[in-house]
Amino acid sequence: MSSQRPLTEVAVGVLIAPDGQFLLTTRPEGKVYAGYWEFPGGKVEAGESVEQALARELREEIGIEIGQAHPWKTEIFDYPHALVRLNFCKVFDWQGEFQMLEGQRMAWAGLPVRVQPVLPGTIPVLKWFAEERHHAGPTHLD
Ligand SMILES: Nc1nc2c([nH]c(=O)n2[C@H]2C[C@H](O)[C@@H](COP(=O)(O)OP(=O)(O)OP(=O)(O)O)O2)c(=O)[nH]1
Repeated sequence: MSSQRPLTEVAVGVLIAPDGQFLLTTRPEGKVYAGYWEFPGGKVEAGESVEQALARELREEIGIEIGQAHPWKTEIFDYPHALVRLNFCKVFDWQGEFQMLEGQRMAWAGLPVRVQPVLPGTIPVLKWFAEERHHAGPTHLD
């Protein structure tokens, strides 16, 4: 018998710099998958849109104010701890200095991503980047 699992909506920001590099941050201590590299973001709260949640999460976690969020793709991911729908948004403009307010690390990355380990739920994004950018070969190190 399968039990019904609630679907948690997550807003995820794919920040892209003018040179094409994208921002990865580590998951803070105390959260599941602590230390794994991911795209910054977090859970959508009741009454929020994905865009509103993304602006709030990036303000709270990395200290920036984002401009427009461009919805890109969604992906449902079934983790042992939760069933999540990742709502990936591309962001090209933001204001403020990056501050890792939860003690995370940050890295600007290209393909292949060299920081590790990468959170399983971020790997599809690297594949989409590889398609867009005609990148052949591995997208990240195992
Ligand atoms: N932020 C983010 N979360 C991701 C990515 N890929 C992925 O599978 N996830 C998953 C991990 C978590 O189960 C969920 C995000 O929840 P979270 O724990 O980061 O959210 P939050 O900041 O609101 O945390 P909390 O304080 O409510 O626990 O989505 C990603 O690239 N970025």
